[in-house]
Amino acid sequence: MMSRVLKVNNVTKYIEKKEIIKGISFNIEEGEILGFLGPNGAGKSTTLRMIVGLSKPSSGTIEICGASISTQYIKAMENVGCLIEGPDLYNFATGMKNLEMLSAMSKNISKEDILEVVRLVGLENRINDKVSTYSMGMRQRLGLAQALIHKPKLLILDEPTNGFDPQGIFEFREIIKDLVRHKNISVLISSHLISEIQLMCDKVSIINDGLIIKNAKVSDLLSSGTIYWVLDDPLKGQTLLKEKYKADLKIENNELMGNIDLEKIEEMNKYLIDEGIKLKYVGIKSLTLEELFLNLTEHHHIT
Ligand SMILES: Nc1ncnc2c1ncn2[C@@H]1O[C@H](COP(=O)(O)OP(=O)(O)OP(=O)(O)O)[C@@H](O)[C@H]1O
Repeated sequence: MMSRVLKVNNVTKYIEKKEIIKGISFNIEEGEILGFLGPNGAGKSTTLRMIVGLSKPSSGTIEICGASISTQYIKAMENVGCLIEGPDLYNFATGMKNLEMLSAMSKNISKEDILEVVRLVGLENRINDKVSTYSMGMRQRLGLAQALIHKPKLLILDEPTNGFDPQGIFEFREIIKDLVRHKNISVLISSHLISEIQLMCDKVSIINDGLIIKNAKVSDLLSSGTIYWVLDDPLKGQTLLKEKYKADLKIENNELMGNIDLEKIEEMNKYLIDEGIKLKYVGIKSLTLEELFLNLTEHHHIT
């Protein structure tokens, strides 16, 4: 059975009497990567800061591997590694020295543990160079090594590739996927980059204006779509499908189209043919995560 690594239950946060987080809930199971997606100011950082114990929820509960962050703080935090607001690094020391200083502050971290995280983040060749000579991507990977050094079950990343070039983004993504695959780590990653979430995450929680407007599997979100029919008689097709399936389809450029449950397509095609319509072409255009996100947030701005 998969165990639950993170449980966020009905959490709110007031800052100066203003409700910034308005009762949000989501979970992460072992081995999952959850994307936390939302526009600037939606409340992502505020939420992540509460999960890693940098600020307290006004109400609601947060559990990490079954330990409540309010009543079992130390136990909960033992299982979390995070990279929030850029890593804390000593520029004039080497990467290795930075990791050694950090490990000296906690017990039970061996030289082998340090070498392993260095390998995991791919810094073997540069670890004995001064941090001041590192690129942005390398600094971030060293920060990741710091976050991993005490072998957490849950890794929390706040906009980790902000300002990276495409190569850097690609490398960072591969490192995270490897961690999940080989080290059984679960990840919560916040981003306003939809492509990032689409390429990396199993699940997504979309936050807008302090509310979660969608918790879903990325694959499920992407399986809804628009269908196009090219028929000899689109008007008749429209009427038939409306009568039988209550499908709300429109005609554009002589094509019949609309959003339908894609599982119904085969049945609808057969019905059209049975009713004597000539079916010339059927196409599906899947929605991208970006289109879905815009649809969802647009809808919520109108309230
Ligand atoms: N200390 C604070 N005092 C007052 N308002 C705050 C404070 N911290 C955050 N906020 C407000 O809370 C809201 C959510 O901010 P938050 O930083 O969590 O958003 P975000 O989703 O992380 O956005 P971004 O991608 O821009 O970082 C914003 O409207 C912000 O102005």
